[in-house]
Amino acid sequence: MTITSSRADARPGTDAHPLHPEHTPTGTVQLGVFFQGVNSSTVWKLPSSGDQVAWESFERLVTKAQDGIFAAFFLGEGLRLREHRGVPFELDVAGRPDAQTLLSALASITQDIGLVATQNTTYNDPADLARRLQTLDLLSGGRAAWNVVTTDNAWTGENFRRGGYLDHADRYTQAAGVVDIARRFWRGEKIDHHGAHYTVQAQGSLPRSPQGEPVLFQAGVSPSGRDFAAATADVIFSPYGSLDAAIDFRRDIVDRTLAAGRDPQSVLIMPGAEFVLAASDAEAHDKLVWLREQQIGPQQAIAFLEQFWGRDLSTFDPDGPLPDVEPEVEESDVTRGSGFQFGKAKELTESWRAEAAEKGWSILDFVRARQGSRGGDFVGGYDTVADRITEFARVGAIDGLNITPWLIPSGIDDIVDELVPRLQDRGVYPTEYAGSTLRANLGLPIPA
Ligand SMILES: Cc1cc2nc3c(=O)[nH]c(=O)nc-3n(C[C@H](O)[C@H](O)[C@H](O)COP(=O)(O)O)c2cc1C
Repeated sequence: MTITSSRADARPGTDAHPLHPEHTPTGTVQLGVFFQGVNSSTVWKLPSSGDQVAWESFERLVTKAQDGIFAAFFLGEGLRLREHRGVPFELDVAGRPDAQTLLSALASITQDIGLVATQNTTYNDPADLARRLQTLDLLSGGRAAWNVVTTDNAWTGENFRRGGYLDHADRYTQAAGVVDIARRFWRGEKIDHHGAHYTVQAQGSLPRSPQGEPVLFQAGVSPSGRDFAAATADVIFSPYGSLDAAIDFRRDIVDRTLAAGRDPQSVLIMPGAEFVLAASDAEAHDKLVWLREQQIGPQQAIAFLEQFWGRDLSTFDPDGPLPDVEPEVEESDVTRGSGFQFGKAKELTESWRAEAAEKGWSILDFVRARQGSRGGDFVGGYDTVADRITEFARVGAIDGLNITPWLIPSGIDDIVDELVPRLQDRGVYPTEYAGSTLRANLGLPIPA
């Protein structure tokens, strides 16, 4: 991918045309590895696919990431299994050990890498959550982070004692309150809070860790999610991994950060990314085609479409055209927990049918193209991808990338062995850990 017009003139620190006049690119990137909470993108049917919940898989992955000077090992969270036709969705790799328990164990076998727990603010109680995160921060010597999420589906909400579910706007109001209480708890303040959703009378009693308190990540990109991140987060885990989208997102976040009265340099952005690498570009593109075949078979393709059509499509041929039947627009219980907006079903399925017909795609082709590894800018030969990442860093679009490996546990081996040295040669990636805490490695200050 190439970048256009004024963007091509940008230089870290000496920009004639910076992305934003109030933001100075650092010209460097960090890497994280993202272990999803519930997913259908890692390949689980190869002989080399490891157990997705076994200790050995986490141990191998975190050790390799630390060898590659990764800033963070990152756990997603899925609190309720997705269901399909009344039973757990069997084509998902589903379920995850509790993040803080697992990260506490991983802290004992690692020395440098940051440990990021995704924890939602809609269901957790603030003082309890704050104490557990602070414990992880202490146990790890100042390497803990909290990825603050609000979680986007009522299906998960039904599983919790209080029942019900918060409106979108209320979820971020709640998130701001939960984070505020957590921070005060970490600082040992006496808290006496009586709010709409919870009452907290507490005072933190643990000592501060070497990094002061956990780093705050945030994931969720609606306007209110972005405002919340700009006002609160240290690092945003965004879904924008293509250069143009990353540039637009950075500009927007710098504006929102300024509006919130914060220094735009203090909010880092690390998009999620999937890498497909090989010795040459041609080999990497062949590998991507092969990978899509591994990820999406006939069953997955039909099940994927059923989520959007809201009805049984098992009589349709995966090698034939997209279903010519209408979706059932009212909420169906075919797949639950996908976060899909049923009101848009008709519009969406019509546009998909038109796209597939125009391109001559079967159901299988369509779903593979749409759902298979979305490598985007990060599919290519080692040198090509190293050059692209260097470009992202040079223009200041991102501060790092959070990589979802397509294979567990060896999916980052080529990144560590082949890509990292090339990034180091280009001067955009650390050659050693900058310090012993996550804040030190991300270049973040210790909070007062
Ligand atoms: C890159 C990314 C990763 C996310 N990971 C998780 C996760 O692991 N668990 C979770 O419950 N929600 C996760 N979310 C969803 C957020 O919690 C949020 O509910 C959702 O994006 C809706 O918020 P929004 O409307 O502000 O985008 C993630 C969101 C993004 C953008």
